Amino acid sequence: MVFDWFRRRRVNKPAEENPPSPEDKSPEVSPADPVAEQPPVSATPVEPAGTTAAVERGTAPQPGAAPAAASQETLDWAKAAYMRLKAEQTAKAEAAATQPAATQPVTPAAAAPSSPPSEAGTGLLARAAAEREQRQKVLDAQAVGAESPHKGDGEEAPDPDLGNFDEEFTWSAEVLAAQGRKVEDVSLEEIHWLGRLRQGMEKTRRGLVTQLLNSLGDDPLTPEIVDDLEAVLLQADVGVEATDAVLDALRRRVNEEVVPPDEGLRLLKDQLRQQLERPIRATGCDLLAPQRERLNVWLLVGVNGVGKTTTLGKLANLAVRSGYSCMVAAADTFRAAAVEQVSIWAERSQVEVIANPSANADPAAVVFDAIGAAQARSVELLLVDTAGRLQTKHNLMEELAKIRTVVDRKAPTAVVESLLVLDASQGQNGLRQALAFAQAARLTGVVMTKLDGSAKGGVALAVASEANLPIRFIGAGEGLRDLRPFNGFEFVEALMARSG
Ligand SMILES: Nc1nc2c(ncn2[C@@H]2O[C@H](COP(=O)(O)OP(=O)(O)OP(=O)(O)O)[C@@H](O)[C@H]2O)c(=O)[nH]1
Repeated sequence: MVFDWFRRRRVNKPAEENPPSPEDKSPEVSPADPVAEQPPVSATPVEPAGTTAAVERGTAPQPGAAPAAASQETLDWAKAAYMRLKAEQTAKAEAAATQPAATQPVTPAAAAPSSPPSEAGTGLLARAAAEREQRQKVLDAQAVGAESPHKGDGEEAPDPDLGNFDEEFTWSAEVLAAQGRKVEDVSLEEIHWLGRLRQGMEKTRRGLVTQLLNSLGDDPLTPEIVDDLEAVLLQADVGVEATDAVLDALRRRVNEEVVPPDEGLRLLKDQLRQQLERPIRATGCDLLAPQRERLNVWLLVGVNGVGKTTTLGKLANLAVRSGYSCMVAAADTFRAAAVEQVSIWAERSQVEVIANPSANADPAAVVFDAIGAAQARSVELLLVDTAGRLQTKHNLMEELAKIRTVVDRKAPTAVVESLLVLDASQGQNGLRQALAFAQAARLTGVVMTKLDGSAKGGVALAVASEANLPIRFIGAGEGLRDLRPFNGFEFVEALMARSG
């Protein structure tokens, strides 16, 4: 068994589901996909006073419910999840303390200040956590060069800390609970990712949510309120088509029945999510993952500086951590330092790089060589870094088309993905890039980067609805682990969280 970070669940390697199994569906289709990095703990932690029956069963309250209105039941679920993670962290610290100094993690024992609902941790729970920790260390050691000499870009983030049982934790837990996740399936890394995503979306959210709540007010939805929402969504870079589609759906409901304000917000979120998920569902593959035991070639294309190389480094890390054999083609032969930069990223995940060091080498030739090497070594995922190019430069777009032709000829049976990397902070300009690249590069999907710190995260909706491209991954930070498969439910919740 290996945890597949692309599919967000444990899989039997090398068994491969192709076409994707129903479990690959996004939360709307299958809200109970486990995302846990670690296997569930078999022991039940000591329950806090007042824990509900739902928590005792380890089941989430009301899958699909929006987390905005945190019920007592949801709060209890969050407490139980916190307690379990706290027990794990304590067990991890204890296990580390008994190991030789050289292998001790940097994180100090029980570093997280906390106000847990109660003390937790049985002997069985501690043992299970210690075993899991050992397994994870082996995986991490294989996946990431712990002693990487290169610091700077993508420096490995320290292990996440549990921190307090605070608003950030409960929000993340609520988002997981709303997707039908079980208490024992929650992992600290996903709690942290959600926290980062929400923080990252803060700038986009700041104006949006306040304005939305002001517009929605305390009264039932009226046609006038729906009209007001138009300006709010357009300002958030949601785009004309997505805005129209969302508002049309709201108008239909308002005409049919009285829609209370909370219901109005829920409807709005549902509509936004549908816009994001429509192109994903159209592909028949809700989570993009390399297919095992065959060659997958993923081309990363886009304009200059959007984060192609960084994304490639993060994808290589996801691949290695998920048990895929991976290789990198350094086909950005234009920028002097590009090969070195991509090599540093690849080295962090101990992934081989195929490059041509001579100046102005033909990128298509590099890709040709890399495919040959990947085929010879039965590599499953070949990630191709390409030079940044403006969508308006015809000759450079031709060069992309040539690379694609080489891939098709040299690896006719490979599964090819052409992923456009888009910088979220470029807003509507990103949409123009998507439309221009879509044809020349035969795009199959989008990676949205720099969602942290961008005020224009709403552009994801414009890209999905107007370029009709599935968003496959989102990046919210420069660290090696700051990239995850896209999840429409989590994205919309982060976009519309009431406080940040
Ligand atoms: N904050 C933030 N920065 C990012 C993210 N992804 C990439 N970056 C930063 O964006 C900058 C450009 O990233 P690169 O990966 O070099 O971009 P590129 O598209 O390969 O650039 P060219 O090869 O010049 O076209 C770097 O400083 C990255 O650290 C992200 O998700 N968040």
